[in-house]
Amino acid sequence: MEVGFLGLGIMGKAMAMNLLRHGFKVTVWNRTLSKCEELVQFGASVGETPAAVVKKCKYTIAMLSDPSAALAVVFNKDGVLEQISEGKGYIDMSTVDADTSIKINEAIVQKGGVFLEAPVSGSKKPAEDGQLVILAAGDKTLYEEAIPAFDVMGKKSFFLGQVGNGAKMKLVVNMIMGSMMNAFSEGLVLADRSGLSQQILLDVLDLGAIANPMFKMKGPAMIQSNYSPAFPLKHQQKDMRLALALGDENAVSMPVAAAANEAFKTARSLDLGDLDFSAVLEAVKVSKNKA
Ligand SMILES: NC(=O)C1=CN([C@@H]2O[C@H](COP(=O)(O)OP(=O)(O)OC[C@H]3O[C@@H](n4cnc5c(N)ncnc54)[C@H](OP(=O)(O)O)[C@@H]3O)[C@@H](O)[C@H]2O)C=CC1
Ligand SMILES: O=CCCC(=O)O
Repeated sequence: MEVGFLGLGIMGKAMAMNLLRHGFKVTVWNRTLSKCEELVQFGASVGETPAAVVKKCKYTIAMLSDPSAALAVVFNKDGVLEQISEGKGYIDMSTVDADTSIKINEAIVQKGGVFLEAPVSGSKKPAEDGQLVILAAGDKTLYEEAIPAFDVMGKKSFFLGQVGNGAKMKLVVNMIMGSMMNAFSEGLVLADRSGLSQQILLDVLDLGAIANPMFKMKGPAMIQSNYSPAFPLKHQQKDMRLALALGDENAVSMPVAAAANEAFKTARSLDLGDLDFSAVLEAVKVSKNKA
């Protein structure tokens, strides 16, 4: 199966690499083209533009930072729209809002192509290990055709119906995750400031009802102030912002998520946006200094 892959950031690189490893023929493109070189060493071809990739491939996958990147790659000059046509499928796995997905879907369908949104749960390591959870919505036939690729990139795929539902599900999940990360950070600071061992707190949490892979995986690095990026904080803040907008649309009050978003914004203002989202701990530390 020949697929195009647009966007070789932390996630895209790992996902494209998995496809290559499992025998897919992959043509890659990245805005910063030099990032394609590593994939070429593993057998990928390079397309000079998104349009060139779509021209060559029946299916093209995208994994881009945010709504403006997702829209730019489709609508700008040399973008996806210039070459999408009947018989071609476009699968956007980026985390965006439903409106962005719907806009992309309408434009692709108007050109005769088919579209699937397929954001993912799971971070750098699950992407490397092919253990993502795929939240797809849109064209059901394209979903079925994409299953061999999804099976390589993920451990489970859901088909959620009409375009927008994948984006919404992803935002709900990440809203919960961002709120949890803030509560966890406050707990680490509270333990430390009250003279308790943060390591023992981690051990206690891991044995009880709120044990979870995120605390277990991120906690030890956080207490060492190590925030090597798996999920960049700027993307988590984008997801909180988009989830809060979804709450606005549906008149759902989310004071906990709103407070978490403020902490992520503070972290960005402290220049922590490119670090892992667990670096929100540093913003929580600063706020507890002020109090
Ligand atoms: N990291 C994670 O744990 C997870 C991330 N996600 C989501 O996946 C998506 C990608 O995340 P991740 O790989 O971590 O992000 P990165 O920041 O590592 O990569 C972002 C990618 O988007 C490209 N890009 C940014 N702006 C533009 C633009 N205007 N035009 C074209 N390309 C652009 C970048 O290109 P360039 O190299 O040139 O900058 C890069 O390829 C995001 O939507 C994120 O929310 C979902 C699940 C987990
Ligand atoms: O969008 C990022 C999700 C990160 C994760 O699920 O661990």
